[in-house]
Amino acid sequence: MLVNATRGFLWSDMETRALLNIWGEHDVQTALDGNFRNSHVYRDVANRLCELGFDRTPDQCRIRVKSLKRQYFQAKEGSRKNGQYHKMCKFYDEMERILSNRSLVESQDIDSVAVGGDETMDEDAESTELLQEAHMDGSGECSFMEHPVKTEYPSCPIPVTVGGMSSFPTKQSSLTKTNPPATSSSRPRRSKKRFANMSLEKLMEKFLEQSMEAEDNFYRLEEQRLQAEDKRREEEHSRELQMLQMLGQIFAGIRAPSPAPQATPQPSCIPQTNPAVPPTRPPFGNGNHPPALTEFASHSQPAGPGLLMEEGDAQFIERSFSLGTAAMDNVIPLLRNTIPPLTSKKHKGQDGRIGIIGGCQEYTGAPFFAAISALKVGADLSHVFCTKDAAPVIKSYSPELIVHPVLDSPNAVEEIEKWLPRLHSLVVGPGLGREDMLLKNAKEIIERSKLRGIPIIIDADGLWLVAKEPSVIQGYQRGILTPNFMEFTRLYEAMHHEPLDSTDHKRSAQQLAIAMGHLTLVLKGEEDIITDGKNMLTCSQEGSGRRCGGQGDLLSGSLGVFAHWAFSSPPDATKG
Ligand SMILES: NC(=O)C1=CN([C@@H]2O[C@H](COP(=O)(O)OP(=O)(O)OC[C@H]3O[C@@H](n4cnc5c(N)ncnc54)[C@H](O)[C@@H]3O)[C@@H](O)[C@H]2O)[C@@H](O)CC1
Ligand SMILES: Nc1ncnc2c1ncn2[C@@H]1O[C@H](COP(=O)(O)OP(=O)(O)OP(=O)(O)O)[C@@H](O)[C@H]1O
Repeated sequence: MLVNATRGFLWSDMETRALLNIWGEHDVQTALDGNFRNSHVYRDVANRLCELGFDRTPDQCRIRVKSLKRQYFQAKEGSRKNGQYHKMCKFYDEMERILSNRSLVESQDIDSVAVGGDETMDEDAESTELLQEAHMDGSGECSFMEHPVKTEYPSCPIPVTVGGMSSFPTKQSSLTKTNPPATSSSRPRRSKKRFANMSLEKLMEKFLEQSMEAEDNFYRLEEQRLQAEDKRREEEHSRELQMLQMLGQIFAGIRAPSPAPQATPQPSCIPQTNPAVPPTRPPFGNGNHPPALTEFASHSQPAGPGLLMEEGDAQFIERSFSLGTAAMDNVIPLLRNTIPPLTSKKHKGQDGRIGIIGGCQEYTGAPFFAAISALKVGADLSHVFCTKDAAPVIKSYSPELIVHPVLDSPNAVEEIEKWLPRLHSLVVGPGLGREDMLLKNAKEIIERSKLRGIPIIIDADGLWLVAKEPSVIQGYQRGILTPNFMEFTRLYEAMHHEPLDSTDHKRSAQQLAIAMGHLTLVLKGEEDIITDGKNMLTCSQEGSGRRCGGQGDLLSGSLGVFAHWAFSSPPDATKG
C-alpha cells in the first residue's frame, strides 16, 4: 500500500489510474456535473481510493483530477495541430474515454476552473498545490505542461519534436515569439490568471526599478541644469558688474576736468569732475533754461598736431579689472553717487525723460532698442520721435514707449521742440535713416537742444550727419559720440581729410575727440575707447561673443540715461 499523506506528493501511475477509474464512473461524473459544491463527491472518491490502499485527501484528488484535465485538453489541442502532442499526456486515452462525450462541457468546466467554478477551496492554497504538483509530478508530464503556461505571453506553446525528443520553448524564447493569443480551449485561464499575477509582480518590480532609475536620472539632470543656471547667473552678474564699471568710467570721462596745462596729475585713476559743467542739475522739465548755457554751448578748438597729447598725458583706466581691486573700489562709490536713489519723495519723470530721434520705415528696431534700454536702465519715461509710418510699428513693440509720429512732418522741428523742455537727454540717430529731409530735421533739433544744455548722444545715422556737418555738435561739452569702427572712420576722415591710421585706435580716437572740441567719444569695438582728448578710458573686457545688430542702440539708449544722471549730479558726487 502506498501511503501518501503529504499534499502534493507524487502520484504513481497506478494511483492515478485508480483515481481515474473512480472519477470516471458515470455516477461520479453526474454528481460533479453542474455542481459548484463538489467536496462531498471528492470525499467519496478519496474514501474509495483509501479502500484500494491509496491514502489521499479529497482535495488532493480534486487537484489531481484538475491537473489531468488540463493536461488532457492541452494535449488534445496540440494533437489537433501536429498529431503528436497527445502522446505527452500519459493518461490521454483514459481521459479521452471519460471526457469524449462531454468535451464541450469540460471545456466550459475548465474555463470555470479559472473563476473557481467547481472549486470551493482557498485560491492560494490551491495555487501552491498546483505549483508543487507541476514541479514534483514523478511522471514528468506535469512539469512540461506547467512550464509553458507560466509565461504569460505568448499562449501555451506546442512542443516541437526534435530527433525524437520534445523540446519546449524556454521562458525567454517564448517571450520573444509572436504567437497569437491562445483560445480558452488551448490555454487554461487559471494558469493565465495565476502566472499573469506572477508576471505582473515582476513587471511591477521592473517598473519600480525603472522608475527609480528615471527619477535618479531626472535629479542628476536637474542638478546639472541648476549648476549650469548658477554658472550662467554668475557670468551674467559679472557682466553686469563689468558694464557698471565701464559706465562708471564713461561718467568719469564725461565729468573729467579739462586739466590746465600746469595742472598736476590726478592722484586717482578716476578723472576729477569737470568744473566747466554746471554744478547742479539744470532745472529741466519746468520750462526754465539752464543757468549757464554758454558754459557748455561751444568750446570748439581747432584741431592740430600741437594740441595732441602724448599718450602719457592721458589718464588710462582699464575697465577689465575685477571686483575688489583698488580701481573698482573707486568706481563703485562714483556709480552709487550718480545713480539717483529710489525714494517715495519723487514724482514720475524725475529720474529721466529720454528722447530718441530716429525710426523710419526701414528701421523700427533701432529706436525701440534705444528707448527700451533707457527705461530698463532706470529712466521714467522714454519718447520716440520717428516718421509717421514707423510710429505704429514702434508703438506696437511696447506700450511703455511714448511714440510721436512727427519726424517727417512739415513742422517736425517745432513739434519736437515743444517737448524739449521736458526732456533730460536726447539720443539722436538710431534708425534715423539718411534721407536729407530727416537729417535736416535732426540737425535742427540738435541745435535747439544744445541751446537748452540737453545732453546729446549721437549714434548711427546721427553720426552720418556729423560726418557731413561736424559743426552740428563740435565743441558741445554735453555731446557724446558713439561710433562703431565704420562710423569712426567716416568721422575721422571727414575731420582730418586723410585716411585713418587703423594701427593705433587710441591715438586716432584721441585725435578725433580733440578735433571735435573735446566732446566725449566712445569708439566701440573689441576694445572700447572712451576719450575726450584729454582723458582716456579703455575697456577690453569680453562681452557677448555675438555681434548682432542693435547692441549699439542698447548702449546709446542707456547712455542717454546715464548722461542725464551724471550731468545732473552735484560735482562732489562724481569725484573719484
Ligand atoms: N533693427 C533695426 O532696426 C536696426 C537698425 N539699425 C540701424 O541701421 C542703420 C544703419 O546702421 P549700420 O550700422 O548698418 O550703418 P553703416 O551703414 O555705417 O554700417 C556699415 C557697415 O559696417 C559694418 N561694420 C560695422 N562695424 C564694423 C567693423 N568694426 N569693421 C568692419 N565693418 C564693420 C556693418 O556690418 C555695416 O554693414 C542705422 O540707422 C542703425 O541705427 C542698426 O542699429 C541695427 C538694428
Ligand atoms: N569685437 C568686439 N568684441 C567685443 N565687443 C564688441 C566688439 N565690437 C563691438 N562690441 C561691443 O558691442 C557693443 C555695440 O557695438 P557695435 O559695434 O555693434 O555697435 P553698432 O554697430 O553701432 O550697433 P548697432 O547694430 O546697434 O547699430 C558695444 O558695447 C561694443 O563694446
